[in-house]
Amino acid sequence: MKTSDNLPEKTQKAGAKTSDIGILGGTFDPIHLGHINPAKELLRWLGLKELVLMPAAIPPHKAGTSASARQRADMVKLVCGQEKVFHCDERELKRAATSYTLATLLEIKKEHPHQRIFFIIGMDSLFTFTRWHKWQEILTLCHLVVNTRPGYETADMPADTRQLLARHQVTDVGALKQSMAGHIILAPESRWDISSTGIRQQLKSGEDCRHLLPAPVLTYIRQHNLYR
Ligand SMILES: Nc1ncnc2c1ncn2[C@@H]1O[C@H](COP(=O)(O)OP(=O)(O)OP(=O)(O)O)[C@@H](O)[C@H]1O
Ligand SMILES: O=C(O)c1ccc[n+]([C@@H]2O[C@H](COP(=O)([O-])O)[C@@H](O)[C@H]2O)c1
Repeated sequence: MKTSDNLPEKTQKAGAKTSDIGILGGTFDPIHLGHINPAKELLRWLGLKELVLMPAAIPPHKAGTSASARQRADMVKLVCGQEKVFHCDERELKRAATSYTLATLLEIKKEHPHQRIFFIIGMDSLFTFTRWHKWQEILTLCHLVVNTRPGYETADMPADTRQLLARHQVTDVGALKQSMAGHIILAPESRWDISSTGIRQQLKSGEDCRHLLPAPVLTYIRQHNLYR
């Protein structure tokens, strides 16, 4: 199913000129329903057939991870096994370096120069986006699609994020599709008050997390004694 660059076959074939690539990058420590459910809603909204989940090997803005890169990617792959619209791209695990989004997008753009890339992030990530490595260059390669996230309200947006939106925001998907990159769109409200941090804490204190995680991920966590 996969080819050497690990993007889904359907994306590559359909991709000749027009199909768009949707990517959700994350530390996924662990992947949870707050990643999966809004992502599925976005697929429909953006008119995508599938979405690439991109586990970060060494996430740029995190002090470290609890599970290993291999374990985090394994959990992502379990979700892809369950939900056929998702595909896991492990390219960041293969780079022995900090998982800068710019490096990843440059690789993908080289492989698929004619495909539009939607890079999906949560509102918390948007609030820090102007501190990402060469963020201006990232916006020459993709559009950013931003999911709402409880605790990160537009009213609390930092001033530099407001300025960023003033320059780059569009408000409908049609406008997004008129150019290859450079726009930011806020997705319709979809509130999932779930975080990996919260899940790690709840698992540590023995709480039930079945409503927060896909079942195969919870099984994997138990089998590998993670987050204890
Ligand atoms: N509940 C959520 N709703 C919307 N977006 C989310 C949600 N959880 C994570 N995201 C987004 O998914 C991407 C990957 O997130 P990440 O893997 O860091 O999960 P996290 O729950 O934020 O983890 P942690 O609590 O360890 O920081 C980020 O862009 C983040 O903003
Ligand atoms: O490139 C950067 O500087 C950068 C800084 C912070 C986050 N990112 C990417 O954003 C995605 C979500 O990051 P995180 O830390 O919330 O899991 C993931 O793909 C990261 O590699 C990228």
